[in-house]
Amino acid sequence: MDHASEAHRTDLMTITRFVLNEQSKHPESRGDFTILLNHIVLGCKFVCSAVNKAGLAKLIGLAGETNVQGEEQKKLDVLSNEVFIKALVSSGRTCILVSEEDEEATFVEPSLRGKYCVVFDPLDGSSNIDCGVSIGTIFGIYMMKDSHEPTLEDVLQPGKNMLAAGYCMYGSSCTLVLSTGSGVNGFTLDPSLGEFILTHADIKIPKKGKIYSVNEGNAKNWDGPTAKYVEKCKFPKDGSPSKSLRYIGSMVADVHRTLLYGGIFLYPADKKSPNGKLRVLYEVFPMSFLMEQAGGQAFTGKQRALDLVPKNIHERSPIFLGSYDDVEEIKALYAAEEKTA
Ligand SMILES: O=P(O)(O)OC[C@H]1O[C@](O)(COP(=O)(O)O)[C@@H](O)[C@@H]1O
Repeated sequence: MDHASEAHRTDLMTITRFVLNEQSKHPESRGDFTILLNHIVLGCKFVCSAVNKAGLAKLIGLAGETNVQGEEQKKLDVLSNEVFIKALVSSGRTCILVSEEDEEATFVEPSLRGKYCVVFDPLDGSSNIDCGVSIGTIFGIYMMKDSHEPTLEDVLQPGKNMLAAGYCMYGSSCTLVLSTGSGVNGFTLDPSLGEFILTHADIKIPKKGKIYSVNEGNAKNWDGPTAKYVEKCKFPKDGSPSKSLRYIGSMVADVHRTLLYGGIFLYPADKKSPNGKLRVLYEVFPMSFLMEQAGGQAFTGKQRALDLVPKNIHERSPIFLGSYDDVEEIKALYAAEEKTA
């Protein structure tokens, strides 16, 4: 393919056109998939504009409520959640919604119901909202198991059953990264057009990275393999250079950097939180789906993350994800630990 047609093919490739092309791979969904994704994109544009003007629009600070995780909700958490619930219900393509901000799943009323289940964290990294550090929205899409009355079983599926996953990062630019099961692509919002334009086609994570990303403040409570792995990153014995530490404390931002630059992001279990902190359905699964689609891998300390079968909608799991070779190293340390156990 000559450069001219290549340039023609990617320039001004809007996410809508991209998804319509992808749609041709899902003829069975008769456009429903595109309509659903377009409503998610609309939600991201809305939240992006709210985040950008948060300081001006008095959207900084606490909402005065506490969510199911026991976290004090930020005003933007509540707003983003309402925006996505409204956008997803009004798409007429969803049946069950699971949000980080809502204790119970939302079952869409029959007249507005479709066959997709959407799990999402409307605003991840909310501890960074008030200081203007990058935050984001994370989402994953399942198809109902079959055409019965929707139940929680339709969302408590292993991550490998997801049809699509993505995140939208609200940072120096607004970037939406998406996979519909055939690779990973990144789109940047052009505020003058109000359109997401394809800027990162077919993202492939480097096989090995120079960065590790973890909250070292939890080090005293880490298990053996995690402590050994981080020690290896800092003081490699094989003569290779030590890795650099980068940790923003917003999973979307830390995973976005890992996807583009390579390396590893980990939120391990520790004595304080034996199941780690991050939630399986709307944090671990979507990011693991994207990592595998980009050639990386995601591991829980025990198994491939996408093989997990969650028992409840807010279940947590330790997670190690990123470049293939880096995750292989930590898998070897857990396997060695298991052998000696
Ligand atoms: O402050 P810690 O313990 O390092 O946790 C940071 C992690 O928690 C998160 O902020 C998730 O929590 P929220 O979704 O409640 O913001 C992730 O984005 C981030 O990776």
